[in-house]
Amino acid sequence: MHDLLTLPKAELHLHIEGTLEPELVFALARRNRLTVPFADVEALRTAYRFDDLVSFLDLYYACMDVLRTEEDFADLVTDYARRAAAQGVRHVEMFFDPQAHTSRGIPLDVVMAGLTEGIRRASALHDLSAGLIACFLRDRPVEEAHSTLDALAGHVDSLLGIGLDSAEVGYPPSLFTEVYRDARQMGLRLVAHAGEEGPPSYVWEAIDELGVDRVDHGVRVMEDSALVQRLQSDRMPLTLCPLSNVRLRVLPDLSFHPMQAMLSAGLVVTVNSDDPAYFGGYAGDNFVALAEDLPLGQDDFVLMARNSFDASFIDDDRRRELMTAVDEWRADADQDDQARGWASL
Ligand code: HPA
Ligand SMILES: [Zn+2]
Repeated sequence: MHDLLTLPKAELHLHIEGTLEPELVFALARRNRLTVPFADVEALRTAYRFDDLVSFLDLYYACMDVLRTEEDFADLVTDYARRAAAQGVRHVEMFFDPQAHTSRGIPLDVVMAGLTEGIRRASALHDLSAGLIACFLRDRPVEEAHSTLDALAGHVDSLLGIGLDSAEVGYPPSLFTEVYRDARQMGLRLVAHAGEEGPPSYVWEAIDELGVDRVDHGVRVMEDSALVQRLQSDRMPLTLCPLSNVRLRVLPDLSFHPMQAMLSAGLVVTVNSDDPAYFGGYAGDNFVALAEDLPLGQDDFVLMARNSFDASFIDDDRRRELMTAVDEWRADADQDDQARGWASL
């Protein structure tokens, strides 16, 4: 297999707060004169063992307390961009959680200014385009999502869209139907986490009641054949996160991942990292892990890379440029295969 880390790809399911590496937690804590309740970087990294989504979220929300200033948010983005660019990520649509910051007294203006400055710096340093998707925390009151959307209205030009994340089970998408209707009227694109730990019915709701453009995760959709048929005929993209599913024990190990069945069913699947600092790998690492543990071929990975640009919200010129980059990778890979063939004669 040609080097999957160099395969050009878009990352469409990435929580920027989930890119906070232990080293950066300690560096930002020092800068902001805060104490971290872990002895050192290694002790914090050792705590990255999770039983499920909620046990991860407890640590995820605790660690992000070190993010206080514009510069902190900008550093978070540039740190991620460096790692992502080194793994072939050429476009990223990053989630952030406004309520996780405003609820601890960080103004939305600070968060937005820091993230947009980080994106400006990252795109100057790397061949990387980027956009922002603001997620509502589904386990907080729906009223709060409405007031957060009102606050986001002042930043609508800096946003691609809205999403829905945090603890899933017990918080079905339909709770947020009005919020999504209002966001659509503001011209925002719509995505939502559904079918990570929650049942296929949550994916139906995300499509039929929220009207999403993509489903985030959806790893459980194969349990419902009518849903698979619907996703296939709508060409509804799924942003899958294989290493996340293993770390959060949605799957016992990667060999249980339904990627092959999804590809055979004609679903528009993409490969993403979710919270790479916590789940043991960035976007390219997720491609490599799939190649190691599942009988997928080079064509499958090229298709998943193309899907990532197809399913993205980028403009057509950039999309064409990135599709061409995939074609070039493919041509290099074919040449390598041919050279290997000659060498073995
Ligand atoms: O994987 C996730 N699922 C739901 N909410 C999240 N917030 C950060 N990561 C996640
Ligand atoms: Zn996620």
